[in-house]
Amino acid sequence: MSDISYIPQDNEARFGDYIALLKPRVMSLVVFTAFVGLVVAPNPVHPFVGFVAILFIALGGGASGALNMWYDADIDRIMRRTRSRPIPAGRVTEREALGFGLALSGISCVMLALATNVFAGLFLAFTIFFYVVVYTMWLKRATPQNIVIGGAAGAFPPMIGWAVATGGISIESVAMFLLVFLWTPPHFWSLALFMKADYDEAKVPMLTSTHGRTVTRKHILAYALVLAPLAVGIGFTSIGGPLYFATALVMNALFIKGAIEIYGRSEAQAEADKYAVEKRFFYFSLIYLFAHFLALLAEAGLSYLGLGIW
Ligand code: HEM
Ligand SMILES: CC(C)=CCC/C(C)=C/CC/C(C)=C/COP(=O)(O)OP(=O)(O)O
Repeated sequence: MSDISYIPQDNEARFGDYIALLKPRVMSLVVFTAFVGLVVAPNPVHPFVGFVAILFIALGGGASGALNMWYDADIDRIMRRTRSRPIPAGRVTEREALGFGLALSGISCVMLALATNVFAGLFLAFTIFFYVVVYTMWLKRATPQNIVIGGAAGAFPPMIGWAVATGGISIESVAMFLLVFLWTPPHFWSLALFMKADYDEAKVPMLTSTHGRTVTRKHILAYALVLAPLAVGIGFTSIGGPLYFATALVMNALFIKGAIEIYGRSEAQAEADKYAVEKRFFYFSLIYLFAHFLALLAEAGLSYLGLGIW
């Protein structure tokens, strides 16, 4: 008989450690963008099929997080931000994380293919491959363009959602991809501005470490300026509408304002307020992306009710 009063030791894996391997907070936004991609597509899927599809996309996304943590365990051990993750903290072994990530990847891709269509299953497999092999194993340690190219992995989920519903790709799904793709560099580099020391110590060639903070600030502004017309322009596609357009206008005005502020700051100013402006911009980047996809969802809801205007 098992002893129900058994208390795990500090270095033993608990259920929560396996959840942590799935990077649940980051994946929540990934899954939300996939959900919106699925809902705004022209061919509505049965709600149960939609639910199952999102479940397996979430599982696949989480699996890629576990494989990322398996491969990056050496870096995670060095960086302050990641030191207490299950592997560096010694609560899950690298082998366990690898097995867990591979098993969940296989299950999620096969089940998505069976529950929806083969293209969507293959697309999920390709996205996991891109994040784990192309970004994590190759680009992350090789070039300061790591997150620009690797960011494609995080931008594919809305296309996977669209593929679940339609079995294919369209201008609209590519537009949603580009929205996340161009958003990723300002999102990540703003974090890298105040986490620079971590990446320096781990010898990861993030732009802040290879080219310094001033160059990184310029890059954030450049991407914000390129992102804005694309983000606003989506308002005129079949998935857009006035509500989305207004949201995009406000959000992009604020995003560019924040990027200009970041661009104009000297290191002395940033040190003085402990990178408060950069931190605020990073958190705002999350609201920015969420707001765009929420507005797309609202437009789909209005169209469904016959209230769509454009
Ligand atoms: C290559 C692309 C990306 C890189 C390098 C990156 C990097 C990061 C890093 C290092 C963090 C801090 C995470 C932590 O402390 O646990 C973070 C936070 C976050 N990222 Fe990204 N990110 C990328 C793409 C994305 C995408 C595509 C999404 C969603 C669509 C996303 C959503 C989030 C969210 C929601 C958080 C906040 C998590 C929290 O509350 O701590 N990221 N990102
Ligand atoms: C559906 C599916 C497979 C989705 C994949 C989604 C994906 C690629 C998200 C990227 C987000 C992310 C946490 C990047 C972190 O970079 P990092 O790994 O360098 O960050 P870290 O230092 O926190 O580990």
